[in-house]
Amino acid sequence: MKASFNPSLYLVTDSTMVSITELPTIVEKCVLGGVTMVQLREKTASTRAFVSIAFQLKEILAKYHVPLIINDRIDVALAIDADGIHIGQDDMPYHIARRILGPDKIIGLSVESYKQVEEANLLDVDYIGISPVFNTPTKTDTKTTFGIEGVEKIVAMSKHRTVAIGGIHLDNARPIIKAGANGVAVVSALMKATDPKKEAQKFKEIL
Ligand SMILES: Cc1ncc(COP(=O)(O)OP(=O)(O)O)c(N)n1
Ligand SMILES: Cc1ncsc1CCOP(=O)(O)O
Ligand SMILES: [Mg+2]
Repeated sequence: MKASFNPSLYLVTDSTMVSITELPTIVEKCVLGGVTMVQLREKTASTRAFVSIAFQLKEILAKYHVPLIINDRIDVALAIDADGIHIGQDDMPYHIARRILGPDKIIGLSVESYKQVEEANLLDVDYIGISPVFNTPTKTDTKTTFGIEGVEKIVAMSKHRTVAIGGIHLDNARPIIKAGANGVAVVSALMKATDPKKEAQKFKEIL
């Protein structure tokens, strides 16, 4: 059976912002502060390093019943029996990903246009990632930013749960939730925080 998930405060990791050996500790601190879901996003790690860190995070997150989602790499998700994957428009096509992973895994799909929101409505994805809400130096190969109005429009159009991502910090998270998104996904706001647990707690207060 598919694990239930709460995407309200979704940590997306980036081990280029911290040393990879620190990553498990930082992720655990974020979870203790209230992070409800974690995506392991490794764009440059070797497969060996990716699998190794994924196993470590899986062990930690299992203690807190927080789902672990793998970015892009279905092979890594299968290797460690992760809770699911997040794919974008240039990644493995959704239907193939679902066929490989089966009905019980969580699959998140990025949407970068309103047309893609309509297309996602025809798929049984588990959530869509509204990508990006704001400009961000963390990911520069994005298309147009949706802004708060875009989030509102997508929430109204989408039959799926929605998670907003891109340039989200403590000072701009609240309007995103007010616009109806089911969660905010953050990279740098938590990965670069001097006290990740406290920062996650502050997000929880806002959300
Ligand atoms: C929650 C969430 N939303 C969107 C993305 C972006 O995915 P994608 O477009 O495939 O880009 P990369 O992350 O692979 O660079 C995401 N990762 N998570
Ligand atoms: C992975 C991703 N997808 C769209 S924007 C983004 C990066 C978000 O990073 P940050 O939270 O640091 O702006
Ligand atoms: Mg991707």
